[in-house]
Amino acid sequence: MVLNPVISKLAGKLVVLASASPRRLEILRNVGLRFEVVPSWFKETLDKSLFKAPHEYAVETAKQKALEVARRMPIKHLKTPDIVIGADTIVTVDGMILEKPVDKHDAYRMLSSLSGKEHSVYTGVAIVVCHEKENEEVDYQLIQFYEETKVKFADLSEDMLWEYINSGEPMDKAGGYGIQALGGMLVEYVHGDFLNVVGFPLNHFCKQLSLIYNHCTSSSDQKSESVHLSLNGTHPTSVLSQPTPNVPTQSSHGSSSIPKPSSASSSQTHHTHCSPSASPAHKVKRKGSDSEVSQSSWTLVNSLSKHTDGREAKLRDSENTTLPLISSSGQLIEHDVTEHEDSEPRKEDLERIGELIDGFKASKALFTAARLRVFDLLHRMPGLDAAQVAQEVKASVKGTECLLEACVSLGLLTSKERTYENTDLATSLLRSDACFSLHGYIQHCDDTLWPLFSHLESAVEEGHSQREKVVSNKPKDMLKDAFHNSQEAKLRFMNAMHCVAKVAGKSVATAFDLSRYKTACDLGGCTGAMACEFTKAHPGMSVMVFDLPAVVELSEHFHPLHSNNRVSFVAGDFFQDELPKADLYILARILHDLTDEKLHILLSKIADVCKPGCGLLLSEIFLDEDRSGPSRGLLQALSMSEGKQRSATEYSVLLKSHGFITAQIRHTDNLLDAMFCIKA
Ligand SMILES: Cc1cn([C@@H]2O[C@H](COP(=O)(O)OP(=O)(O)OP(=O)(O)O)[C@@H](O)[C@H]2O)c(=O)[nH]c1=O
Repeated sequence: MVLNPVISKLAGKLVVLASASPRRLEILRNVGLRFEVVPSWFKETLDKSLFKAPHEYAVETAKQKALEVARRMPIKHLKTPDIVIGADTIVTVDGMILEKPVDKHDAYRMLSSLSGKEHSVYTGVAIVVCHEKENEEVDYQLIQFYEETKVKFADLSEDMLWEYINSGEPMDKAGGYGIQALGGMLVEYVHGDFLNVVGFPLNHFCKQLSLIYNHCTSSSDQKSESVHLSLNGTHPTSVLSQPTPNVPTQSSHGSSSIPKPSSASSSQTHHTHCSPSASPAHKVKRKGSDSEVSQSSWTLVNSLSKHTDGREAKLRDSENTTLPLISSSGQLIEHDVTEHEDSEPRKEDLERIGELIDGFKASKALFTAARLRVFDLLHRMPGLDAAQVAQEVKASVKGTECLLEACVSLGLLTSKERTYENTDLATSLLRSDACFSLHGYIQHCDDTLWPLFSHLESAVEEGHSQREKVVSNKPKDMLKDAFHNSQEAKLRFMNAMHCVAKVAGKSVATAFDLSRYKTACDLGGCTGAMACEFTKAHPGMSVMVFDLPAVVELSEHFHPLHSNNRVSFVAGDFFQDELPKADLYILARILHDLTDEKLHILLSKIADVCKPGCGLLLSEIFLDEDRSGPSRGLLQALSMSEGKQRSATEYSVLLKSHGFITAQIRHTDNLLDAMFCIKA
């Protein structure tokens, strides 16, 4: 890539954007960068008064966002990223820092303070470069910088202000405006990088990447500086877990290599060296991550780490002490990065493969114990031995004992003197009457998915699901499969959907501020469990569940579980019938089952009934942007009859073609992710 060779140098690396901002995602995606989105959980609550200048606050917040993800990924996602990018955008006017408004009145306060004035927009960016070493320690190199852009607003009348606020656009944007959309109409001039205002200073970012990956570029050209925060790894988390507002985030204002008359920028690099706070069960090593360039960069990082140990304390205490980051004369320390193809297998590789080979046995042991209601029994009568359990569940003593022992090894039961009890996990998720029971979903996996997966080889060869081999009739989709069978089968299928909605519902319902919406319609809302969570999370909201007549009829079986007078049911087919009027539409676990063609039919029907400002909340498993995970989503795709799993960006693009602009994306770490879009 001639335009920016450094982007292609990132190919094959696990690049992670630690941001839920759809704008950042789009800016980076548009230049061909391939990355995963893992939004940071860092709460933007640093004490602003501790910072000498506003941009220091933005840089520190960006740093904490990126570090939180860099630390979390090896533990929660079982993979260590190569690079994590964090960013934070703030608007400053009259000595105030404006972040995202909390409600309409806050948006009014912000926008009226910007009316007729020039203000600054700062985006702080942190790039955390991670290098996993043989001993599972990780070297962190931290590069942080910021960019300032000046923006002048026209005088805004009260009518303009309120019309803009009521469009919904200000709510998830720093300063309460989006220069890239309706907010552009409020702007008289922009001095500096436009994309910096939108949320990401692309040009400055590429320059910093060149510094990292083309280290032959003299550092003196870029006036980059480095500080070693910690090098010996004895107390790694204390270095990374605490915000460090007093660490200088800037030492040169306006780098000579980034000349911009009315914008300012600065950069700084930190190296940290630490081990993850918990050791992951296994790590997934990504192909192609040992490119020539990265090897030499890493050796350079290591050389700095090893040769500056003695200066650590001094550097941490002194605001002004700096080290040249990358010096072409830097002494390289060789380390062996060759793949040992023929050497003895590594312990963790054997463990990982063992887990995969045995995965089906573990699933079936869980399914069988759930089917025999072992978890219900041990909840009612804890401390039974194998013979007593066998008698209660009407099974052989020998078989029951094997099953109970297997469940102990899987962490589902505990055993003491050959008697058994549920673990907390079994009590909360596996009992059939638990509030967040997955029992119904487990039964569905055993009844429907297990047989489908036993035909996986033919499914892969033939390119379609083997549903017809599993069910006698030949229905078109899973819902209809269930409805061609007995009432009991229908209820079982609904129960499976009900379980997932109950477990994931709260995370989805609380993912976004939906306070402006009073009426919602949950399309394909099945038993109403998700709808119920929405009414609990949003006291002013009532939700209509729109589903097939047969579903609505049977949904009564579930009403006592969530009786709620703000949830109502409307029978209909969303492909055939008119959709109920609402100001928020919910699509949870619907779109992945649809082909692009059907998806467009449904989205255009929704778009037709939506007025500008109406919301659409989509909840699905979002694939990583490079489709490398999560396995939950990709394994599910193996048994899907139509439709496909998509990434958040793919959904965003599909929704945009129907006039829905993605406002926020949340990876919930529950069963379903969520995306909130607004009709333009
Ligand atoms: C001034 C301005 C800002 N923004 C958006 O404002 C959010 C700032 O908030 P943040 O805290 O930096 O990011 P976030 O959205 O909360 O995401 P995260 O990185 O996960 O914290 C970012 O989205 C930006 O695009 C625009 O889209 N257009 C504009 O003109």
